[in-house]
Amino acid sequence: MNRRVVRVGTRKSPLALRQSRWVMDRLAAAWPELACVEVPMVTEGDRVLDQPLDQAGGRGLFVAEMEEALLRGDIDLAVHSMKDLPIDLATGLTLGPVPLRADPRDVLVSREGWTLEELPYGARVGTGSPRRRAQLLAHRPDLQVVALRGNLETRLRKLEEGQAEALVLAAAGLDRMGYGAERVPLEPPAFLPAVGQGALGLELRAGDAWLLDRLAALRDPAAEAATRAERAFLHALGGGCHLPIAAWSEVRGDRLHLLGRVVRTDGARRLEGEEEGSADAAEDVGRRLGEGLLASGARALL
Ligand SMILES: NCc1[nH]cc(CCC(=O)O)c1CC(=O)O
Repeated sequence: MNRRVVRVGTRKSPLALRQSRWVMDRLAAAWPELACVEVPMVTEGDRVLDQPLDQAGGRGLFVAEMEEALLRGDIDLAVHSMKDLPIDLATGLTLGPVPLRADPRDVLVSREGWTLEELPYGARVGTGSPRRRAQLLAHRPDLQVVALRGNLETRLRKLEEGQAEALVLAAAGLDRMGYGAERVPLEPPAFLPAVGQGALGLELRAGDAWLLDRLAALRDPAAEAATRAERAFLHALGGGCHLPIAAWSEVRGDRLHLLGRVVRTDGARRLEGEEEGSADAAEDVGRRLGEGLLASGARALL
C-alpha cells in the first residue's frame, strides 16, 4: 500500500511533545519517504488537575481519548509513557515495538541535593503516587508525603516556592526535558520504579500491518522484554498504574531478571519476590512472579 503520512497523536504537555517528537524523528530517519504529522490532544487527565490522580477517574485517564482517535482513524499512532498505559488496551488496538528505554529509576529532587537518608526529620516530600508514598514511608516513616500535582514544570516550581522540601520524580522525565535539577537516584532494590517507567508505549490499530512494519525499526529488544515482563507481572496482580506496585527488570544477554514489590500505602507492610528466565519468555517470567506474590497474600495489600 502506498501510504506516506503517519498522524501521531500526543498529549500537549512539554514532556509528551518531547516524547512524540523523538519517535517521529526516529521514524523519519529510518524511513525517509515517510512524513509524520503531529496531532496534539487534550485528555481528561490534563483537564482534571485539582484532584489526586487515583480519585480523578483511575486507569486510562490520559489514554481513552487517544484510543478513540485511533479507532476513528483521526490518528494512526499514539505515543504514551508506558507507565501511563493500561494493561488492557481498547479492542482493536495493539502495543507496537518498544523503543530504547530511558533511565527507569525515580529520583529525589531537592534544592540541597539531599539523599533520602539526609532529608531533615519530618520533611515534606511531594508525590501523588501511592507506590512512591509507600516506599518513602517504608524507609522514612517520619516524612510528610504531600500530593503535588501538575506537569513537571509545575511541580518543580512548587518545590522552588517551598511547598515541599523535596519531590520524587522519574529520572526519564527530567532527562528527556534536559532539566539539570539537583537530584539523587532512588536506587533499586531499596526503591523500585513503576512498571514500564522510562519506556514509551506505541499504540496503533491492530490491523495496521504497514505501520507495524515501519515501527519495527525502533524496536529495542531488551526494553521490549523488560517492559513485557513488568506488564505481565502487573496483569497477574490485576493491577493498574495507581496501585502501590513496583517492578525492576534487567536483561543481560538472553536472560531476564525481574524484581517485584507490593507495598501497603502506609509503607508498613510489603511483599516482594524475584524471578528469572529467558528474555524470549519475558511474559512468563512476569506472570510467574505476579502469581507467586498472589499466592503469598498480595491481595490483602492491594
Ligand atoms: N505520572 C506521570 C508521568 N508519566 C511519565 C512520567 C515520566 C516519564 C516516564 O516514566 O516514562 C511521568 C512523570 C513522573 O512520574 O515523574
